[in-house]
Amino acid sequence: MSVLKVAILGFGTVGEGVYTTIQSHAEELTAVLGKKVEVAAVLIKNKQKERNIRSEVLITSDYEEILQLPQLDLVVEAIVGKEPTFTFLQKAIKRGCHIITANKEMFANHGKELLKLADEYKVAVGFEATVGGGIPIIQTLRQLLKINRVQQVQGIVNGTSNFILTEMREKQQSFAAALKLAQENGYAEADPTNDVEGFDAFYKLMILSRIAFGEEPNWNDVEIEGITSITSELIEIAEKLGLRFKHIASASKIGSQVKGSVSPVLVSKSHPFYHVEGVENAINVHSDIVGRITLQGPGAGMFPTASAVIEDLVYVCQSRSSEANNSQTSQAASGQKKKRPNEFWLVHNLQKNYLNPLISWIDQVGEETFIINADKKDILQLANQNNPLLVYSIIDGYQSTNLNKPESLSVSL
Ligand SMILES: NC(=O)C1=CN([C@@H]2O[C@H](COP(=O)(O)OP(=O)(O)OC[C@H]3O[C@@H](n4cnc5c(N)ncnc54)[C@H](OP(=O)(O)O)[C@@H]3O)[C@@H](O)[C@H]2O)C=CC1
Ligand SMILES: N[C@@H](CC=O)C(=O)O
Repeated sequence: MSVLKVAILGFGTVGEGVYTTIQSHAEELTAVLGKKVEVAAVLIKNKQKERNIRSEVLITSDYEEILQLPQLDLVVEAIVGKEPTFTFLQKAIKRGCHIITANKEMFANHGKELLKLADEYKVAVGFEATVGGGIPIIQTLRQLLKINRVQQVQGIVNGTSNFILTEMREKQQSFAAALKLAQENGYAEADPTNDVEGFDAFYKLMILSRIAFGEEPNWNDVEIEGITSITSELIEIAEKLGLRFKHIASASKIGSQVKGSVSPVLVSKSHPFYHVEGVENAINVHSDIVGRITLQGPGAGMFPTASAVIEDLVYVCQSRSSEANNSQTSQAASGQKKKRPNEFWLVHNLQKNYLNPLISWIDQVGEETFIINADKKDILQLANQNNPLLVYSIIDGYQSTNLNKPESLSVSL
């Protein structure tokens, strides 16, 4: 029986999960592919660390040794950062290998170049694990997009942020304690800046946008905000109002343009993301024929991510390279530009006597914390004038009790 030889670059949470799953699901892989899948080599950085890897596998910190193996069919990349990973994968493609990556930062930055190069060398690229952990969102979008026109893709795509917000609310954990637990569980990156400052969600959004719309928003126009401004006090206020903070990345086709945003927002019980808790991710795709569909599942961690990589392994081996690499949609979405309705916002740190004819005051819900109704451009102006004002959109509307409407703010012009 022929053998598929695989190299795994990186042996941390994801790399080790992939290695273990190739052993534990060897029979299924052989049955589906008609060949045995064998890990030929593992690339690591620190040669001193103990690893649970079979003796016949080459373990090296020198990538050139892997490229010189007599047979190498597929390279799985599970390292952090744009380089040397991009260079490693270019070399793998030039060697004639299919590639699979879990590295969203690298893929958001260099995916286009890798896909082009892979087409040239007639090999396939798998990147299911770059977005949504174990959720098969990339394959679903590819399936969906043969005829449907996508209008919006919106999701909780950073497992660490959702985990931290849940721990802070449910267990009254501090931000720092919740983050530490996310790291111990293998959800957060070793340097968690990208997770908690919104950049990880941004990279994932750019990858999704390219598949959903065939293009990305202008990177510089996307507002990126993480969860570091959200205090236990704000979480408690929101909870009393029946609202929850969720960190949401969103891309929409408006007219001929794709717009994106990454920020914490508030959702009520009726919103599909309200009950998405812990490390779970959820992605909502709105398209013209099917309407709204939501996919939900574990968004980070060893085996959910390994699952995405293993499914990719089968996909890249079974598909022709041009098919696997087609990340553009068949259609450009044609969404008409709609007038954005007034939105509700929770604002914190606002002085009581602030009056503005474009803003309607709805409720006072805490000290210097108010619910207001305004258009986004006006609230952004307000945010600029009132540093360090914290502003969170309540994305599915707000039912006012009006019990706490402050007298001094009751002017609604
Ligand atoms: N953790 C998760 O849940 C998910 C992670 N991802 C992405 O997958 C990738 C891997 O993440 P994760 O496994 O968590 O990361 P880890 O930090 O757990 O592991 C990183 C691995 O890469 C190795 N490494 C780092 N630099 C180099 C280098 N220059 N040459 C060779 N090896 C190197 C490290 O080696 P050593 O062991 O010697 O230190 C380590 O084995 C990242 O891009 C991440 O964003 C995607 C989806 C989910
Ligand atoms: N650090 C990431 C891991 C998966 O992509 C996250 O928390 O979502």
